[in-house]
Amino acid sequence: MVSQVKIPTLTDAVVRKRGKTIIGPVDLALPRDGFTILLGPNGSGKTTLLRLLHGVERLSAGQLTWATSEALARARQAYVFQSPTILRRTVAQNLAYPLQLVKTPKAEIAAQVADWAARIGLDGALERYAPRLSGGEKQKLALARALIRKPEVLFLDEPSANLDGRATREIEALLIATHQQGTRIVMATHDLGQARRLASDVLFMLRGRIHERGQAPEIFNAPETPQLRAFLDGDIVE
Ligand SMILES: Nc1ncnc2c1ncn2[C@@H]1O[C@H](COP(=O)(O)OP(=O)(O)OP(=O)(O)O)[C@@H](O)[C@H]1O
Repeated sequence: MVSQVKIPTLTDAVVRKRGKTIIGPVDLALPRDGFTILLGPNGSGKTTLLRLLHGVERLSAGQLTWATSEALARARQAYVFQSPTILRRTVAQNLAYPLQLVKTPKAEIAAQVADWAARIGLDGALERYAPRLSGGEKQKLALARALIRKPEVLFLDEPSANLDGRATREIEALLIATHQQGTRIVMATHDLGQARRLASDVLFMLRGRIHERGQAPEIFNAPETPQLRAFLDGDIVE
């Protein structure tokens, strides 16, 4: 059986907070595969849309429909925040934790921890106290922790904001490999260069709505709306 997409479909979806419309109305049915980039100015609703698709944001109106049970779908999703969530434990304990939650056998946990630590260049740092790592190391650790249970869908909110070039490159390499191995990725970024390097398709958000969407080459080479053209030119768009 072909596995179903573990992302809900949005129909006329609206999110309001304190009387203000933050999202919508939005209709969105993302295809099963791809590396979708959410682009848009600050406050355009990227984080809120990611949270909706992850099933952790309440709709004020409209519908959110899961192709499979929500519980099953959410168990196969992972979410990486802009500021990495790190446990006050060692690097090894951080990596082991998601596997312990699903009662993975100890030998398997040890093998996975060693493998993932090596992939993020922290194999020499397994016993270090994770909160003392550098910003780039923490973000890589947060990403590895999200990936260690092999999610079918990965949501990322600005995963390399505030990181230097080297850490950004390492994170992008990990994301490309993850996508090539079959994980569906949806990621918000401000960084146009990063969007060009990674996107298979783009949703351009403006004032809580999807203003323009398309495959990456068309979006970057032939944007249709003046707002997206201005955004790609580096102008301020509101
Ligand atoms: N709980 C809340 N109450 C009121 N307004 C909110 C709340 N959460 C978000 N907003 C507002 O909703 C708008 C969209 O926020 P959101 O974080 O989704 O945008 P974003 O595109 O991810 O922005 P950024 O790139 O700055 O993170 C912003 O104007 C924000 O101030």
